[in-house]
Amino acid sequence: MVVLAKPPAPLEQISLVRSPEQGDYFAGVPAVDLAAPGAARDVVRACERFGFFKVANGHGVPEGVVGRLEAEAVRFFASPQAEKDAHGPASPFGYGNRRIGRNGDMGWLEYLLLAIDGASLSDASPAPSSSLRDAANEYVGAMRGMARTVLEMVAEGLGVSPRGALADMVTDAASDQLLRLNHYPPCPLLQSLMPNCSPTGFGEHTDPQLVSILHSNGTSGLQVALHDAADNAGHWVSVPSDPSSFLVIVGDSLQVMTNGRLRSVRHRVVANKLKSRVSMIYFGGPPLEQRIAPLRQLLAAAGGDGEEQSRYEEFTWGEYKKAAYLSRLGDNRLAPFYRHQPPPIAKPQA
Ligand SMILES: C=C1C[C@]23C[C@@]1(O)CC[C@H]2[C@@]12CC[C@H](O)[C@@](C)(C(=O)O1)[C@H]2[C@@H]3C(=O)O
Ligand SMILES: O=C(O)CCC(=O)C(=O)O
Ligand SMILES: [Fe+2]
Repeated sequence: MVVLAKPPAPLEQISLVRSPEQGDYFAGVPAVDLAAPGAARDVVRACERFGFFKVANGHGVPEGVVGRLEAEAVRFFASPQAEKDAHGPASPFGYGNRRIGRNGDMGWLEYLLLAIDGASLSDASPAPSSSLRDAANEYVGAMRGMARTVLEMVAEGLGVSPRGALADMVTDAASDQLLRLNHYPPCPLLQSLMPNCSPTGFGEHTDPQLVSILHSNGTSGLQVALHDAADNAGHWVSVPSDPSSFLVIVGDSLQVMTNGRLRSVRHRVVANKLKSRVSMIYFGGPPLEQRIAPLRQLLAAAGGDGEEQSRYEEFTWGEYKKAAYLSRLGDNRLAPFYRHQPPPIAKPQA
């Protein structure tokens, strides 16, 4: 048997993980039909229990919108390396290859990170072609609409009014949104050398924003850490790919705004050694000056006679984002903001 002391050169800085097996696939991915009665309750339940859910129906995304952007992404990633490099390095916007962020994280992927201004791409991150820009603008319009619907349902399901209390933050003219196109190339070399190992495509992390909406082609690779039952807390499972649906992921900011009722979920991508994975993710964040703190109505409703205490120190989205961009991908970015909970005041003896 050949024992490799070191992974082959192109993979040198990429950590390898065990290749997903049939038994790792999670059959219990919660699915919500956004147009069905009771959808608001289902959205909240899924976000409380899992921190993510799948939307196959009722999303209102017009036919062709996904396919047009995905075809543009595939075309861009298939273009010569020098042409792609001309749109990089990602700092943070633009074309990136293996380097994720500025702090040494590496993954087996290439990507385009694009800033959004209102309902279309921002001039701060010009798209590589006008056809990609047009397809991305159409896609962003649809994702922004879905993010709004989901956040309205979160408010409704939690009994918060107005319905737009959270949704307005992503559709505000100053909201801080991003579009990310990821390409995880195959890695046949590793398949022949280390059949049980796969390259980490995107290391484990939580998304810092309010909500992320992910679409991927038919190549699986996304894994999530379940935080459901005690016996599988932190247990990584693979999410089966389904190109006819979207995955909604709870971000750190939504966790804080709901005082921890909805929980952001750690996720990562294991690259497939034989097939390309292409994913497109919309990140819905609030305006930079938005205060990120639990919604008052939630604290009042949960507190019985008094008011429930916030579990977090207050911060603005701008402050959190700045701290996030100084952190490593896998860091627990909320940890520095956890508030020390004073012990409950003992009731006087009768
Ligand atoms: C290592 C990093 C990449 C990231 C910025 C960070 O310093 C930590 C958070 C990372 C993340 C994860 C979710 C999104 O993909 C992303 C765009 C974001 O907002 O936070 C990335 C950042 C990035 O790739 O620049
Ligand atoms: O590409 C994927 O499927 C997920 C990537 C991701 O989690 C991210 O870009 O934040
Ligand atoms: Fe993510």
